[in-house]
Amino acid sequence: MTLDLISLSIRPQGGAPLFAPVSLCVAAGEVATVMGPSGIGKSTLLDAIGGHLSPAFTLLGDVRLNGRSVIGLPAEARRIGLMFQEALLFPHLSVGDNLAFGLAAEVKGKAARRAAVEQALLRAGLAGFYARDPATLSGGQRARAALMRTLLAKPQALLLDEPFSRLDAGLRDDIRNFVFDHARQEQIPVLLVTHDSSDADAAGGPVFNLR
Ligand SMILES: Nc1ncnc2c1ncn2[C@@H]1O[C@H](COP(=O)(O)OP(=O)(O)OP(=O)(O)O)[C@@H](O)[C@H]1O
Repeated sequence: MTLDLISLSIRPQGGAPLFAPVSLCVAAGEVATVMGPSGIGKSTLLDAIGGHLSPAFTLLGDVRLNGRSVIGLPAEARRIGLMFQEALLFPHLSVGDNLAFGLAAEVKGKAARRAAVEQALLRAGLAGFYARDPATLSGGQRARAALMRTLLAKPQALLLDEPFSRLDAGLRDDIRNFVFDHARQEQIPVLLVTHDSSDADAAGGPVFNLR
């Protein structure tokens, strides 16, 4: 899987583009970093790639997944996973049901779906947590559960909007490695928005500065 941004920019209605065009190829399993000053349009760029751009903006350029343009596709058809600063889980569902919610529709049958979730919980270091209330998880456990829910949807690419910034230093390293390792294993291209150059160093992929 690959993610290509080709001369991508975003223009508010009647205004100048938010940033100079971005061209960036993210290879399978690679983590590319997007940095830039506050308000330049980093989150809006991720919205555009994921198919959630507000009608207040016009997208210029192209986004390709595995070489095919996804610009004309609705968000659901793009199959791009998103993770934000807050690792959100549905509070009214158990941890396991939260993961099951993410599970790709191709996994059929109650037993197979349950088994897929149990395996994901195991990979997240959350074996035995199926019935737990999300409110009882630590920040790190919640972040790992949220990542697994995203991965269970079998995304073609992963967009991360400062997902580590609320975590304290020790946990930040753990979760960051956890996310990057899983992206590598599953060969998913990742685009990471961050203000923190240590995230870019850990990512190891290309760095693009929006201007
Ligand atoms: N729905 C919207 N309608 C109009 N303008 C918007 C909308 N959403 C964001 N903006 C504006 O677009 C610009 C880019 O915002 P965005 O949140 O993408 O920046 P950012 O680089 O992610 O900032 P930060 O680093 O502070 O999170 C800002 O000037 C913002 O005020």
